[in-house]
Amino acid sequence: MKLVVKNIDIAARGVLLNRLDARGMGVMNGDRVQVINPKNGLSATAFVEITSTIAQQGTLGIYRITNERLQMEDGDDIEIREAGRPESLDYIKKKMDGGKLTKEETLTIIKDVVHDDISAAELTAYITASYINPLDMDEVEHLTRAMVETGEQIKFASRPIVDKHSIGGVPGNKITFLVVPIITASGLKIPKTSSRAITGAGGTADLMEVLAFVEFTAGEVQQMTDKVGGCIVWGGATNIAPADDRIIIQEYPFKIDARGQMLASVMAKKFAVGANLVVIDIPVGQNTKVANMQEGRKLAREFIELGERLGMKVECALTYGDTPVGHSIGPKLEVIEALRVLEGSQEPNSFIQKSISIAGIALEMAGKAPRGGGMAMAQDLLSSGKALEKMKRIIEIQGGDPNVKSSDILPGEHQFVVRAPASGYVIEMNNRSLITLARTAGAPQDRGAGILLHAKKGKLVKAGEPLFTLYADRNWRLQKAIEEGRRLMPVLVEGMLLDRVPSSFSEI
Ligand SMILES: O=P(O)(O)OC[C@H]1O[C@H](OP(=O)(O)O)[C@H](O)[C@@H]1O
Ligand SMILES: O=c1cc[nH]c(=O)[nH]1
Repeated sequence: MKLVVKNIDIAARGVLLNRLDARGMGVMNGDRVQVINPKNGLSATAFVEITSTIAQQGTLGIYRITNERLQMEDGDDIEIREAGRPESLDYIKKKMDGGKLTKEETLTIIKDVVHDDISAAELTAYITASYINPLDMDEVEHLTRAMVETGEQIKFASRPIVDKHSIGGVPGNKITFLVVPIITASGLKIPKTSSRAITGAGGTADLMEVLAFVEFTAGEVQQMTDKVGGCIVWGGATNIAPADDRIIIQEYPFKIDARGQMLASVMAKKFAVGANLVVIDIPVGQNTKVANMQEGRKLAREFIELGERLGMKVECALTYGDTPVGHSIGPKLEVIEALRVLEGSQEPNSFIQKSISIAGIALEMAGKAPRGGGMAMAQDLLSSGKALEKMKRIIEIQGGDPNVKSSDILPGEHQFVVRAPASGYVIEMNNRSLITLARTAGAPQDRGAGILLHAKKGKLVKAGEPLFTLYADRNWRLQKAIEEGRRLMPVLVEGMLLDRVPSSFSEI
C-alpha cells in the first residue's frame, strides 16, 4: 500500500496507521510491517499502532527513531507491506527450549536486534531464555563476535591498548574515575566505554555525564584517545557493539545481568575498541552478582578463556563486594567522592585501595611496572596529582569544564538523615536494598539522588548518630525513599529492634 508520511515527534520506534487503512491491509494493532522509502530504497521494520485521528486515512505516522533509518519528510510517499516473521523468533524459541545456538543463528538474532527487526518483548524473551538456560562458551563467543561485527571497530596504530571493566553489582563502584586517569598518566592508552546502570543506581556513563558529554562516535573515541590518552564514554552512543545497550535496556527493570550476555557485553566492547590487555573487576559478596569466591574464580576463568579465543590477554581481580565501595551511591555523590580523591583526599580507603590495585594490575600487564610494583606506581601517579591533570584533560576533550572541583557539584537538595536507633556495631549493609533505596530516591536518572553512608560495617555507633543520608532531586521521591527505607532497613546495627509483631490476643 502507498501512503503519505507524517512525522510524529516521539522518540520511539513504530508507525501509526489509520484504522481504515489497517482494515484495508488486514493489519492488526502490534503487527509487524515493512516500510520503504521509494526515493532512496531505505527500509525499516516497524510495529503498527492503529489510530482514528492522529494519522488520517492515506497517511502513515512515523515515530522519530524509525524515521532515523528512513530519512523521510512530511508529505513524502511511502510504501508499506506486511513483514514476514523473522527467523530469529525460531532461534529464540530454540533457546527457550534449552537448545544450543549456532554462530549463524546468534548472528541472525543480533542483526535483528540492531536493525530493530524484533520487538522489545521478543528481545526480552531471548534474554530470559539465556538467563534460564545459560549460554555455553561457544555460544558466548558467537554472541561476542556477533555484537562486534554488527557495529564499528577501532584500530589504533600502536599497541598496547589497555582497558578495564567491572561486572558491576556492588554499589558505589566509581573506580573507573581513578583507574582511567592513572593509566593515562602512565602514558598508556585506555579508550574506556561504559554502560549506564544495569543492576545498580549509577553506571559509569551516568556518572561521567555529571562532568562532560558521553555520547561520541567510534571515530571520536579514537581521536580523543590518541590526543589525551583516554576517555570515559557511553558505549550505547558509539555504535561500538550497538546490540549491547538494547539488551541492557531490557535487563534494567529486572535488575538482572544474564551471565552469557554479561561476558559478551563486556568483552565485545573491549574487542571492538582494539584493547589487547584487559583487567576485569569481579566484585564478590552477598547481594552482588557473584556470591562467593568459587563462583568468582569460575567467572574469571570464563573471562580469561573468552579473551584467549578473541586474542586478548585478560586478568581478573576478585574484589571485596560485601559492602559498597567508598561512602557514596548515586551519580553526583560518587563523582564528588572521586574528584575529592583526585584532588588529594586520602579517603575513603576502600575506594582508593581498590582503584590502585586494579590500575596496578594493568600497569604490570603493560610492562610499565614490575610484577608486584604496579600498585605503588598507581598510588604515586594518584598522589602526585598527575592523574588529576589527566582527568582534567579527559573532561575537557569531552566538552566539560576542566577546572571543575568536587565542591562545585551539589547533590540533591532534598535530604533525610537516617540515625542509629540503638548503640552498637553496624552488622549489615545490604547492597541490593541500598541500590533499591537509591533508585527509589531517583538515581540514576536524577543525578543528585543517592545515598551517603556515614558508618560502614563494623563501625561502633551511638544511638542517634547518623547512619546514612538519603538525597533526592525531588521531594516526593525522597518521601517515597524514606518509606521504602523503613521497609528495607538496608543498614543494621546490633541490638536494633527489627520488627514488632503484635499479639493477636485482644483483652476483653
Ligand atoms: O549497574 P551495575 O550492574 O552495577 O554495573 C554496571 C556498571 O559496571 C560497569 O562499570 P565500568 O564501565 O567498568 O566502570 C559498566 O560499564 C556499568 O557502568
Ligand atoms: O558493561 C557491562 C557490565 C556488566 N554487565 C554487562 O552486561 N555489561
